Amino acid sequence: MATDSWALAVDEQEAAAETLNKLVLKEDDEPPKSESNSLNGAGDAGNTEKTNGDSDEKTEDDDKEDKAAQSLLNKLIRNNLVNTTHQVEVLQRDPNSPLYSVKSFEELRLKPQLLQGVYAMGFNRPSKIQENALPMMLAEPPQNLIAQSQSGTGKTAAFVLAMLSRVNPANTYPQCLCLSPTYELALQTGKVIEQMGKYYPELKLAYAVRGNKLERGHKISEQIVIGTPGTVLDWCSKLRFIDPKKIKVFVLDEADVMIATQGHQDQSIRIQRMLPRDCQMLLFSATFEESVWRFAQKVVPEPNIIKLKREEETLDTIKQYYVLCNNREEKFKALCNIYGSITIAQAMIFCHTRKTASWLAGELSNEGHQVALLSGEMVVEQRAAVIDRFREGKEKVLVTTNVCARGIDVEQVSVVINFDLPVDKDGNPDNETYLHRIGRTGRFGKRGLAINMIDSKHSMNILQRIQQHFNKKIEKLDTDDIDELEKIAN
Ligand SMILES: Nc1ncnc2c1ncn2[C@@H]1O[C@H](COP(=O)(O)OP(=O)(O)OP(=O)(O)O)[C@@H](O)[C@H]1O
Repeated sequence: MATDSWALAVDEQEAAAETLNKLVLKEDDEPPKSESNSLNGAGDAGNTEKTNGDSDEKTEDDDKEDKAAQSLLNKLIRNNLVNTTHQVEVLQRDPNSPLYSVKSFEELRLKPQLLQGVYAMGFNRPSKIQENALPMMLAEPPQNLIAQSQSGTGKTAAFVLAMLSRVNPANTYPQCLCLSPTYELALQTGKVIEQMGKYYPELKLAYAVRGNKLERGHKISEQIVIGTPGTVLDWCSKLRFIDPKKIKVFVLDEADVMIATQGHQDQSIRIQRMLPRDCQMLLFSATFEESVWRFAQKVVPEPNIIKLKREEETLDTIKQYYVLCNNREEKFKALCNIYGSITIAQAMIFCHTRKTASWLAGELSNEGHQVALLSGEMVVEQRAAVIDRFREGKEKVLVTTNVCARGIDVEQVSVVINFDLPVDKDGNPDNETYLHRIGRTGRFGKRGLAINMIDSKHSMNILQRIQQHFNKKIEKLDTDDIDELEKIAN
């Protein structure tokens, strides 16, 4: 497979990782000034953020959850399938055809070159979504599919295998079309296609992304095209680089991220309408809110449906406490007392604004802690590099804002501190974020500790509402009482 275009993306990532040292606070470093960092997020959907002077008010864009950036971040920090348990729900279009499930890649009857590609990637067995979706995607006649499964469960590998199984390398025109929400995500998926298709030397991949300018009248000979909706639409219509009538497989990846970007929904639908009736339509998404569902049904006629549900997260193995303080200096003192009394393998500390996070990281660093700071103004590659270092244990404390709370699996984290409680944009408790934040300490049944810092009547009220929501007592902790601190450590 052609690899030139991908090599460029790898270089970009490595260059980004090199800037890491500026962003990880060592004992002698000054905390970075958030004003001096620029944010480019993830291409099309990148954020633009303003600083907010000396005030600690949250700006509108501060911590804005950028779905595309979060998805890219998850991909960059993930080095293997996330280990979670899933229940599967399959709705088949034809109830009479029993869904056969496969337990090995051999049972999928993949072409030998693909099997070689799969094993070369280090996959031994199909994941749940692969086991369920692949037999449907590879069935004859081809069937349409809408599939939902959490981030990192193997969706990309599943549809890449489907595309590679259907393509005929002897025909030198586009046969598979894959839409990604951003340039960077398209490159990530392209990388998987390159790796899996490694044993098909005659197979070629084209990137329909901004900046890839082709001469008018050019006809694309690559069999697979991956790109963003705007450019793909131009290539199929105005520029006629692709003949949409010859497309056999149409994949719409990350549908939830796609619809979060203005215009992508309409462009995707316009592309879909140009495809032949018998083209196989596949749509994947990590989440399935109503809006995603409506979009999926517009794009995929007569679909089979697969949904995977993660088992409920619980707070059962996590001890939760709160500490009463009057201001952020007192919160910091309480934090130092906690650190002085109990041994903490690794901790994550969540702040409401990046300004507080930056201040706190600086203070902790002055106290001699090895601190990593993660916040929304960093480019995604920089965030991934910071998380990687933390996972490797190079820093023991990670100070972060909400933007990075999801999708990070760090097994060694034994304590989570909510320096500020999570609230939504209206100032109400954000229970879901609370669960995500502190849920990471009690993974796989291990015991964890969560400490909430309270500095006002308002935050006490938020805490009480969180307590009611989960119906779980959050106990008071006096951080000046060393005996009490030692007790919780045991
Ligand atoms: N069968 C498998 N065995 C082992 N590892 C796998 C398998 N399938 C995928 N992986 C690996 O697991 C990770 C996640 O897979 P993948 O990117 O396909 O998930 P995804 O569901 O598409 O994620 P996202 O929602 O972020 O797009 C990747 O590093 C991939 O190489």
